[in-house]
Amino acid sequence: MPSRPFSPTQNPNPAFKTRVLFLSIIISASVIFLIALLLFLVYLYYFLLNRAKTIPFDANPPLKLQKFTYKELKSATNVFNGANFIGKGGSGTVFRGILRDGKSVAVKKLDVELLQAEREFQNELEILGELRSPFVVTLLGYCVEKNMRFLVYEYMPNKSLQESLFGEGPHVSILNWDHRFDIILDIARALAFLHLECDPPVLHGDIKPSNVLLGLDYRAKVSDFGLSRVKTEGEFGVGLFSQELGQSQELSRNLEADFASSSSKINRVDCNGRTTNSNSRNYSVNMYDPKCCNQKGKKLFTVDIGGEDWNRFVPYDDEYSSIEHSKELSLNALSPPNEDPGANAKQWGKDWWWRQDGSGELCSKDYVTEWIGSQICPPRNPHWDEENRNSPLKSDLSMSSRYESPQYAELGLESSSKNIKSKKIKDVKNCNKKHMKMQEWWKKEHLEETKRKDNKLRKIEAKLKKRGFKIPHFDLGRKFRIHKNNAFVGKKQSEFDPNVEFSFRKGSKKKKKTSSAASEKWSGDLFSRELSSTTSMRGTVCYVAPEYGGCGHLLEKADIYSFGVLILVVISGRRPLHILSSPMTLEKANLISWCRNLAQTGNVLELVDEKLKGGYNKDQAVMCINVALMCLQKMPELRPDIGDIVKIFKGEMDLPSLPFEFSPSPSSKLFSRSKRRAKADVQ
Ligand SMILES: Nc1ncnc2c1ncn2[C@@H]1O[C@H](COP(=O)(O)OP(=O)(O)OP(=O)(O)O)[C@@H](O)[C@H]1O
Repeated sequence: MPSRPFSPTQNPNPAFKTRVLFLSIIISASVIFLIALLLFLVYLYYFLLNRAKTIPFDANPPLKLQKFTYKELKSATNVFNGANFIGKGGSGTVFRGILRDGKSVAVKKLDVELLQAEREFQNELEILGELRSPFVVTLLGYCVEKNMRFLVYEYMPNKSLQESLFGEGPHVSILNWDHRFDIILDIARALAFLHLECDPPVLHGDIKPSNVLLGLDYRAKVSDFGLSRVKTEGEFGVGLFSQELGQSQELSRNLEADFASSSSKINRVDCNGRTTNSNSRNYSVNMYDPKCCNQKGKKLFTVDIGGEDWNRFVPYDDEYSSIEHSKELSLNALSPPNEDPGANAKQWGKDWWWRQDGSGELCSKDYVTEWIGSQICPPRNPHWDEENRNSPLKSDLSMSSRYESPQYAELGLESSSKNIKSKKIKDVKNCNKKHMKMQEWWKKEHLEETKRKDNKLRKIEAKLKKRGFKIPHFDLGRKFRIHKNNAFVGKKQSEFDPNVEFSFRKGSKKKKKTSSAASEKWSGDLFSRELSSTTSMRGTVCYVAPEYGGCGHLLEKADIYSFGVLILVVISGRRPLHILSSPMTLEKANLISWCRNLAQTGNVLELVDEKLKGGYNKDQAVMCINVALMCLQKMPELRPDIGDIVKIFKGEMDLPSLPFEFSPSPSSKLFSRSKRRAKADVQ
């Protein structure tokens, strides 16, 4: 039988129909399932993203803190009105607010896009939230809503020490001496509270004027715990370089060999203070023997020049001595004749900018400090050189000149001055090249962040402008921009335009014809301001301790170093780095170097703020500067403990004798002794 052709009107096989239906159901179900899964994953992603930021605080907020709602803070600050704007920091904007109970507060709105802000938020809650002291600003509460983060502090009517010292305008009154001394004492007490009274101790990590807030009576409180950390159990107060006993002993042996070869003598001092080798010629350095002394021992340096000993008993807070540093100190202090003075000159020339580790690895800090160092490269300034030649011990910015002084000449060091001169010429050539390289590195590294911050700042500025407000100048100094230093780079001294003043932020700009003290103060301000607020690395450039900044481990002695810088800033009313176009004042560019030089010439009071002249307590000023010098010692172990500092300030303890390198007497003694000896030899 012939088969019938298929007709479209005919009903298909019911089994086929079922199969099609089944297939379409499966397909649509899978599509729906996939879409749902996708949506779920997107939701989960955002949920986890938000939860990661909020959970630590929501789950376990510090007990003393109040949790505010966004609504509450909005009404307290009048919807973050420009009229309530106080200032802008690296991680957020601060507004004044009045709570419903009438209490004045400072509300910090954190810039959530910044990782730094997130860290600051966590740290402030976890660390500052638990602290209560009259010398530490009180964190009252916080607010976490959606992606927003707010911190609520007690309101400090006189804002920060930074603004009191460097702010402009009629509202800024000059801090008198009593205020300044009390502020220094309050900060010391705050650090004593953090280091000694807190258990476990709290290390601040960013002591600087903008993190010191002033109350109505100008009493100071330390704020900003964004970079702080709690010391963990079992940590010693030991410097990075002095952790390995074996290494120390090895270095000790090397040092012994160094000195032996330079007709110097090393005397070992045991834990009872006995010297095991007393044979001395021209130089002898007593080294602490780490093997036999327990913690909290004393390190004894005996400097024996020409048969007379200067003993230095230094508070020592760790079992192991830092031989590396001992070496540095000893060599710098004594400079045996066969040592390479060029290397020494470099180290001292850079002063506190020196590279602290011997690893050969450069960290970000090295680049920045190196770059900053290059800005005050001494060979570019003939006046500076001239000054140094006349007064060899005046500056450690150019250590080479020390070797040209008569006393060093008599010690047989003059031969090395030729090397230094040729090195200087090389340095001048390399300086511009290096400067450019570092600029490029910095630009690349920070371009993105700078752009973002720039846009934000512009928006805020525009907003405030609309409402008729202007952001105070200091707030614009957040960004660290590198501009070509037209005033210095690639120009001879003769090519300098005296009317051009240098600003690291804006490049050079025409200076007003009148050159007043104020205009002198102004030059370099922007750069210093930017430095003092640049916390993208750990700590703030200029305030950060050398062993900590960039790659180090935060310990108490890093806070002590920053405190030392801060003391000098408070007393001098100058920023730590104060670049001036005038060649005669370059000596004062680096506050710490300048202070060390003044100490060597016995003239530390020259540092005191001119605005205070005639109206300050000389004894207190000398004491503060000497304490600062002790805090600024390169070896962390040699810096005093905060407990001792407070006692010294309160007059309960005598100031220990200044380290050898800051004391004016040894150099003059050295000079006169060697001169006498030379005369005797001639006779
Ligand atoms: N509790 C407060 N009371 C009054 N003013 C405050 C208070 N906290 C901060 N300020 C003001 O707000 C400004 C910005 O503070 P913030 O802590 O955000 O930044 P900073 O410490 O200046 O800089 P950075 O965070 O980059 O170190 C300060 O300079 C200060 O004038």
